[in-house]
Amino acid sequence: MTDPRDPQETPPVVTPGADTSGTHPLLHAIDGPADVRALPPERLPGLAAEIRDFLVTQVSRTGGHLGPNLGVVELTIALHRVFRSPADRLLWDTGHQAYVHKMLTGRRDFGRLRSRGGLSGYPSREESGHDVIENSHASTALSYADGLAKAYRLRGETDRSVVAVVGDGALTGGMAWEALNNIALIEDFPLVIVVNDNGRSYARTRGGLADHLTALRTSQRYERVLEWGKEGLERTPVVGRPLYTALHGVKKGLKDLVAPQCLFEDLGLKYVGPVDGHDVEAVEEALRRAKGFGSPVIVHCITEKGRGHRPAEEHEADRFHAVDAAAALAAPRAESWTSVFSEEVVKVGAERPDVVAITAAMLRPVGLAAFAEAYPDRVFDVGIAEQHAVTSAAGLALGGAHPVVALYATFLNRAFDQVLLDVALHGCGVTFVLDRAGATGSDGPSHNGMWDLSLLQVVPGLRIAVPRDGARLRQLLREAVAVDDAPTVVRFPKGVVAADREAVAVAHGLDVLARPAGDDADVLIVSVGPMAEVCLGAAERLGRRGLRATVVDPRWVKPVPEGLPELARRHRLVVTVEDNGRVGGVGSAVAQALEDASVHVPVRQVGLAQRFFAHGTRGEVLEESGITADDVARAAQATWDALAAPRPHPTRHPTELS
Ligand SMILES: Cc1ncc(C[n+]2csc(CCOP(=O)(O)OP(=O)(O)O)c2C)c(N)n1
Ligand SMILES: CC(=O)[C@@H](O)[C@H](O)COP(=O)(O)O
Ligand SMILES: [Mg+2]
Repeated sequence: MTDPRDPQETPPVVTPGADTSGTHPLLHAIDGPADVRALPPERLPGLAAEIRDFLVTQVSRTGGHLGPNLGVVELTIALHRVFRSPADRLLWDTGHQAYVHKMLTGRRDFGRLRSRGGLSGYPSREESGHDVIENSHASTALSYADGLAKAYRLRGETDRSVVAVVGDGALTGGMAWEALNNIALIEDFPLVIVVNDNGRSYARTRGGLADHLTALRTSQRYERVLEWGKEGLERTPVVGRPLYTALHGVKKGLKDLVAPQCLFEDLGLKYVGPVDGHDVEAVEEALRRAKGFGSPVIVHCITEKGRGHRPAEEHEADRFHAVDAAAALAAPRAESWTSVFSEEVVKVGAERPDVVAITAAMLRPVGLAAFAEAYPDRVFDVGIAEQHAVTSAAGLALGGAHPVVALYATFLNRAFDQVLLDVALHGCGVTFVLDRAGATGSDGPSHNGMWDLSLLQVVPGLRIAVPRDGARLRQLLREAVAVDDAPTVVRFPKGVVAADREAVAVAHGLDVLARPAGDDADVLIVSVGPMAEVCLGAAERLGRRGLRATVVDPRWVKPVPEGLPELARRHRLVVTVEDNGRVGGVGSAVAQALEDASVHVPVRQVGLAQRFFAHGTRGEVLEESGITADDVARAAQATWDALAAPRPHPTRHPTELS
């Protein structure tokens, strides 16, 4: 991808969207950053108000990250007035707070936000040359910034800046500190790190760093002197006001006198702030000062998540971090996979005082809030620090506890080495509960939990359970926490939990969900977890075509149940169906298990195509990969027909050129 040098080379993709020019005239006059820079300062509060109104109206309808974006309205306006994107590169850590950036770079069509064909909920290079990072995993922006700065410096392009906006939550991720350690070595490149400090991830950000930021933000002595400065200077005729304005913009002069020593400066990084992140003039002043340094600098902006929308401001749990679409809110709240886990883990906690829980800054989203309420001393929120979470869990296990590490499946990716060599190598009894496993959809490619069933196949001793419904989730969670000499995994998808589906029999240790009449059968369908209904539908379709199909659910998919090869031996074709990438998933493991047992029955593996999926619904992503009853039946039939077709006897050796 060419790296744009001049805004004109990258004309903004203007997606006008619904015509709200009547209610948002200033916003509708913005087709790109040049228009933001052209606005007189006195119009900026009006623009900010229109942006907030637009956000609340649009995102309340579509769902999305309302709170984080309400918190960066003034900050984003100031960024686009001081820096010249895309020549200056603006990086958004995690990217969930980039809606305002999108609005100011010509994208106002939020009508289908996070839906197929609509705007992504994260930066997207396909949408705009103003966007860079598409990965929604936190704590990466500073490493990108380090690399971009080095590349531009090597090319002699030191007349451009790299700006990374990173939240206080993302700063609790280890990668951020690995990057800062390196950025501190850069001396001659304008790299501006904007710390968007709203004191929250979902809930309040925890840990020593969060406390340090709070100390910088709220040092009483600093604030008192500031007040004195403001009152005193405003009473001073002529010079008072301009002097206060200068001091107000970048409170550094006062801060140095009274605020605690700054951690960032100890690292060798310049520090500007703390700055009121909702005062465009103050932020602009701080950014211009930072840009002028020509070397790495931190601009510490104090913002408020959910700012300007009272329901969000008053929402103590997470300040409307992510809101559901209006339609979803209107629907009766059915039981979710997460709520089933939340209830059951509390019961387990009552029976097992050794069970503790770990979250990576997502206590409520992963369903641990009830456990925390019941057993406040047995829950650890480590911040957005999955690698630390996993190895800390190993320590807890070695210390006699049984940790339950609850994460979204996709976020376990970054802690693979810790699972392999800190947990499994030491035979630690740690249970990983992976929510949002499989296709999630609306959060785009980096949020699909489509890698765990492949990555974890290679971990010796680790066991994986995939429940098909709520009843099995309760059972399998208990079976998992009962294992104290190896890691266990229980994974389930996003959304409403599947209705309980009882087995009609048990054969060779596997739940039989359906079997043909009589003793003979043609196709064995191995259903992984919530694929049960898809597989039962496929079996029914095959039956109508004269193919007799058995549907089984192994419950535990790693190791492959010993009885499965024997069951396969009694069929002519095996079809595996999983909500995970096809490469190296359960299907591969089943094929290997049959080979190892010398059961030579062909295996057709159905799973998510091994690619990155654009945002859409979970159903759309599954359908794109043929994970529907019709498609599974069609795949089984095609393989069956191919197997039945006579192979023409080759008249010449196959390697002979035709
Ligand atoms: C590696 C990783 N873990 C967890 C998440 C889930 N997540 C998304 S945003 C968020 C909180 C981010 O807090 P912060 O960086 O302070 O940004 P804010 O929402 O406050 O603007 C979390 C935990 C993620 N995106 N990436
Ligand atoms: C940005 C991020 O990682 C989270 O906010 C995520 O978008 C939440 O996903 P759910 O809405 O599925 O809880
Ligand atoms: Mg935050």
